[in-house]
Amino acid sequence: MRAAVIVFPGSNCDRDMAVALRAAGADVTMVWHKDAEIGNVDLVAVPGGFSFGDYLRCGAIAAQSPVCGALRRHVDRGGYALGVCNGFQVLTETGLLPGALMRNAGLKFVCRSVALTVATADSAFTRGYAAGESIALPVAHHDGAYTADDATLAHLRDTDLIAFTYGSNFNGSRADIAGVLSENRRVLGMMPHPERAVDAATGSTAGVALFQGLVRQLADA
Ligand SMILES: NC(=O)CC[C@H](N)C(=O)O
Repeated sequence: MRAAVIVFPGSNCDRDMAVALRAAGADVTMVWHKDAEIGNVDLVAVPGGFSFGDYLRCGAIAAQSPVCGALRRHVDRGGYALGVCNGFQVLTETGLLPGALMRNAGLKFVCRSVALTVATADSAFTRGYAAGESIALPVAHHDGAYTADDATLAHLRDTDLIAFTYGSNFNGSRADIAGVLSENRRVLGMMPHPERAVDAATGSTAGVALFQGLVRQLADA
């Protein structure tokens, strides 16, 4: 399975993402934001961090990068994409996922492990978990309050596109949403960091099932 990890000025989880994907068996290349082509890969990962210093709105400047044109073509062709934290913000800013990430309720940067529920196991990203399973993953963000209008929320619920919800809603996300899937279920955006939970030495292995499930499904495809 071939994966590309996009690197923006201010990305700080790009190498963690590459390590997590490689540990699961993926062949990973790094792609700079100025590159207009990503190449022939199965998955594009958009990592966490503070792209362009979070100026304007988190992810808004990154979404205008040349590489995001290539990301859009990849998704339009049916390719898979995973956006974590700032990557989720980039995916909403590019319109590849619905909704937006707003400033946390409480206006504080929150950096800790949080409880999540796997809301659906029906995706390449979540097939390694059981639907309804509780897991804990780290979060580290100040703009993680997921918001969407009522019609969008109803559609996400009705079509099983909510991937993860928070056990305790610490950031003000509507419907406790921590991650959502695209219509074709091949794009996932999530605020918690599975790539920071792939090694017991750094506290948790709860993210391993996401990367292993993904690599297994794409290797079979
Ligand atoms: N860890 C991250 O990706 C941070 C995301 C974003 N810059 C925020 O703080 O909301």
